[in-house]
Amino acid sequence: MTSNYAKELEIAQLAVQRAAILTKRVFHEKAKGTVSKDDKSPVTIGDFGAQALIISALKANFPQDEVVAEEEAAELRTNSDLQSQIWELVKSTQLNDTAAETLLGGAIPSSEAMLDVIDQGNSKGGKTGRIWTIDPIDGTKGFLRGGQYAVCLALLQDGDVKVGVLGCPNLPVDDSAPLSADIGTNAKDDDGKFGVLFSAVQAEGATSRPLTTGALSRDSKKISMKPIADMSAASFCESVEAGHSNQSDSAKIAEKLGITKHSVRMDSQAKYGSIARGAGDIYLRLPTSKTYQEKIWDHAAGDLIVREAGGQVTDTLGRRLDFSVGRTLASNSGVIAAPAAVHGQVLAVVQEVLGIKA
Ligand SMILES: Nc1ncnc2c1ncn2[C@@H]1O[C@H](COP(=O)(O)O)[C@@H](OP(=O)(O)O)[C@H]1O
Ligand SMILES: [Mg+2]
Ligand SMILES: [Mg+2]
Ligand SMILES: [Mg+2]
Repeated sequence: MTSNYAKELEIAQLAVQRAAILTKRVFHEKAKGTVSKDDKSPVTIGDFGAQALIISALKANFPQDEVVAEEEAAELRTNSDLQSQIWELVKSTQLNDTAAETLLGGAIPSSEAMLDVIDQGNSKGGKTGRIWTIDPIDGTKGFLRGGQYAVCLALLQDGDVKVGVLGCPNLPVDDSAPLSADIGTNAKDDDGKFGVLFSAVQAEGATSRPLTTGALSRDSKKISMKPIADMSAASFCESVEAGHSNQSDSAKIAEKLGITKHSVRMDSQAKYGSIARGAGDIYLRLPTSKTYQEKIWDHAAGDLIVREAGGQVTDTLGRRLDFSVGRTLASNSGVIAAPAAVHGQVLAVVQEVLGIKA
């Protein structure tokens, strides 16, 4: 079968792989160049550097496409120390495969050009045309804690996710490795057992392969969700952060569903990848406030990867995630990702506990 998005997929995977090299360098350093954003959330030199490298690769290959990316360069324009730390990282990060590096368009010419590249991620999003969405480090809090994080990239066409790629440097390569909340800390031994690249193309299925530092690994496998025959043997996969997902509501939902196992708490879209390959079961993200709007870059790649692996993804009102209304999921509230066969059952209990009339 020839893929409808073969070139987009190859570039996206290589761009994520290159950005992951940069984030891993920062992950292993004590000083991560952390600054606090206006909303008090953290961002590091790894986030800025990874965003610059990914946008540069996209613009070299698809110059007409728009980009919605999480970070902006405003603070770097006035903080020359931070800017030069990022530039040192960006100019010295390449794939160790010349052909692959050439495909990504080579190096960014200067530190100033790097700032402009970062700011090319400022599209407003919307319902028409080709729009890439980037989360250069998803789970920055996990990244700082030494836990899970993901480099996330997706292509939207007319609001629909067509290609999704997640690089998860601290997840085990082995699709059948059991989920554990502390896998991030084990991942420091760089012996090839950690680092996975999840991908999906709409209507073409989802795959995983080892995350490498050069050309794409040929060792790509189809992934699929694990069927849930018995709810009492299942468990939820949820955010580590109590401020990102309501943990007391999820405990009530688990009880009503007959789930007795503790939730696996994991940062980032590594949750979507983990349930897509059957290492976890159900991803719940329950609103903690009426005003917070989920960001499209936090969900686009994971939404497609889970659906292509046999899952269903909706919000707590049972609506599919709508990536066509701008930079946020303004039309949605929370996320429920589960194997398609049990999604309706989980949704019904979520609605009962949250008092949502179906
Ligand atoms: N109040 C809130 N509710 C839900 N998500 C939030 C939130 N505040 C921040 N986030 C998002 O939660 C993401 C991390 O998800 P998780 O909690 O599943 O690890 C963050 O991504 P970044 O780390 O890229 O900023 C951020 O966008
Ligand atoms: Mg952030
Ligand atoms: Mg994020
Ligand atoms: Mg981020």
